[in-house]
Amino acid sequence: MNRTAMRASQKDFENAMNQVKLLKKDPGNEVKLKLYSLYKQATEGPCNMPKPGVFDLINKAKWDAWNALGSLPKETARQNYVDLVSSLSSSLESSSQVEPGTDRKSTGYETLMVTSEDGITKIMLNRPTKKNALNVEMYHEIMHALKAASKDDSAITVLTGNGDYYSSGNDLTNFTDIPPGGVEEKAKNGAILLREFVGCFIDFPKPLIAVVNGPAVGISVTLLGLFDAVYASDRATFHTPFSHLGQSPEGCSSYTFPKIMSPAKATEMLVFGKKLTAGEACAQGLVTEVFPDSTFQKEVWTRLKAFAKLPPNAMRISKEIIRNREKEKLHAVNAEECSVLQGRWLSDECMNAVVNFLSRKSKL
Ligand SMILES: CCCCCCCCCCC/C=C/C(=O)SCCNC(=O)CCNC(=O)[C@H](O)C(C)(C)COP(=O)(O)OP(=O)(O)OC[C@H]1O[C@@H](n2cnc3c(N)ncnc32)[C@H](O)[C@@H]1OP(=O)(O)O
Repeated sequence: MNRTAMRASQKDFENAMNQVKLLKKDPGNEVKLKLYSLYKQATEGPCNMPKPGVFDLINKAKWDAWNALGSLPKETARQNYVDLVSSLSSSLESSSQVEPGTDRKSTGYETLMVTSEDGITKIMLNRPTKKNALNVEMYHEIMHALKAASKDDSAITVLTGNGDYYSSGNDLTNFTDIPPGGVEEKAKNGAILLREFVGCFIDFPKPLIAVVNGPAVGISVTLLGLFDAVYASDRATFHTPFSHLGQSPEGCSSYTFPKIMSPAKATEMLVFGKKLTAGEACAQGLVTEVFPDSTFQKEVWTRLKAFAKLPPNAMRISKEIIRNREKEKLHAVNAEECSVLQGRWLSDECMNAVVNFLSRKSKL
């Protein structure tokens, strides 16, 4: 259908806005700026904001994109927005047709390396230059990889990191690209994504092992309470600087950590951001066993290969009996944590902490 000959209705426009939220793949900053500028032009007309300062990089880029549309009529901007979303949806659909559903191979991932051999599916976080920080694409890809692993013929699944870090937690640049609906919409979508993401770990049916190759921060630590075993290099450290970031615990840690390590020890980590060595985390029960870094990979993979030879159905059923009676509770905790975090993301405490990190004023 040739849409340029048509006029997009308000309904088309609203549908397109909803479609944008459902895009599975990040369309990239250039396209997002285009979408932003067309949305603003379609709803408010020509750019009416004061020009941001040169150091306000994100708002300046948005202002430039909107201002560049000059006096483009609102109706044309609305039509262009609808056309852009439509082309975006079809190009992303056709790329997913190349590698459909759960058959996606390792090479289909941007942020992960996924391999399956010796009865083990290995999901390796693969943004080593960013310390394996989890950007929005990585959240989606991990969910995809977990769903595929739950159905493949491997006996166990392993999560690990590439490079010197296991993971530095949530990528703090996730906070920077604000959608047309503003920070409230961003926080709402973040909470939906987080709930679905953590839900995949709660529901994962096979033995899930963390091979913690180096320091772990934030959500990469909290999730460990949902793993079936956690093996760590003695180089690894564990910390959750939620209060420093004006945030609150997630990954069901507000429930699992007090049970695993006592309420007071959980408070030291989750409220005061105390960093644990691998040995300390093992003594607290968060880590199953610690290995010297020099022999870590060899020892752990030898052990995992032996585990993976055990009868898979027996392992799955035993996991079920250990974990299932907690599942409902964990989903409820997850929902509550996400709703509290949604509020925290809108707080000055959180926004200031993120700005400080991004402007290189602080590390955690
Ligand atoms: C409303 C928005 C919702 C969005 C979606 C929400 C999804 C759910 C969110 C769940 C909540 C999760 C919470 C957490 O995980 S809290 C923990 C967050 N992590 C941190 O605070 C760590 C921040 N990083 C650091 O403090 C240091 O980088 C670190 C100590 C980890 C390493 O220091 P080092 O000096 O060794 O290395 P660099 O700092 O030079 O790092 C190298 C490059 O990597 C970038 N980097 C590292 N970690 C992060 C990160 N977490 N986010 C973004 N970028 C990160 C760092 O900037 C360097 O980049 P450049 O080379 O480009 O400078």
